[in-house]
Amino acid sequence: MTGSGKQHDNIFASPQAKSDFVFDEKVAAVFTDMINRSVPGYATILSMIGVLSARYCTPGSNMYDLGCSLGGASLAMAHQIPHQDYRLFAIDNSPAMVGRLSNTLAEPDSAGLPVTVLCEDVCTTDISNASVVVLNFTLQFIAPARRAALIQRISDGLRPGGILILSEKIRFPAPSLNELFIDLYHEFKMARGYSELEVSQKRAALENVLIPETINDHKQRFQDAGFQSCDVWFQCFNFASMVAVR
Ligand SMILES: Nc1ncnc2c1ncn2[C@@H]1O[C@H](C[S@+](CC[C@H]([NH3+])C(=O)[O-])CC(=O)[O-])[C@@H](O)[C@H]1O
Ligand SMILES: O=C(O)C(=O)Cc1ccccc1
Repeated sequence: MTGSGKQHDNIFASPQAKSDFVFDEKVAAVFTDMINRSVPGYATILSMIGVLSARYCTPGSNMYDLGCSLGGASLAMAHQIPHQDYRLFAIDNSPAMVGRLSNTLAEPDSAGLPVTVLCEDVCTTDISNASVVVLNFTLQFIAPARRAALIQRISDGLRPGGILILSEKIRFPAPSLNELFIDLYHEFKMARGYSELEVSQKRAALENVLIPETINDHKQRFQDAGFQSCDVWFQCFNFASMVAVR
């Protein structure tokens, strides 16, 4: 099973010194299990990214899955679009992730799909002639000071009428609601088999790495970057997914 990315996530199960969360070999090996048990609605979000892409993918256009990890969103898109007149760029800067995704795409189920995997920083990757851009839980890991420039590059690279799908862990403006939803989220993780130690050690590792913003922060940034309309299409506790149309 090594290399398949289907192993059980027990990365934070034993006591350890605090260090920042990174997308290394160890995380890539358990990532499918980790994200399914850590993001409320993850399977639904992937499936609906496929539905939205099938609606918005125009002939001859490019699509981008920025921060693709093991390609959950890319595969949902490629398997739900009824034609192959597009190119989907699946991009991540973790060699462990892109290596595994390349192996998956070489399997018979996926052979011949118009998907190109690139190991690049999403902040500098070329985006052009795009009908669909996906940031599925990736912007939250980009330094806040670099976020506006990335959203602007995406806006500039989209065709008129093209769509950006942005999923993020979010922060609530009211401190009491913010605490409530973080607490309910921790209950959600424990109901999926994580211990209190796993929850608290991962929380500490993510502290300076995953920086959530409010829905209004995202809406304001979309507007500043020239998107015509935007709104939330999915939310569960402190996890949300938005669409923004160019
Ligand atoms: N600057 C960067 N450039 C490229 N990749 C980056 C960068 N920063 C972080 N990443 C990559 O963004 C991904 C975030 S995970 C996305 C899940 C996926 N979208 C999914 O639909 O399963 C979300 C999560 O783990 O919560 C990781 O693979 C990082 O290597
Ligand atoms: O697990 C968490 O606390 C999260 O916020 C979600 C998550 C999922 C996968 C990698 C990093 C963060």
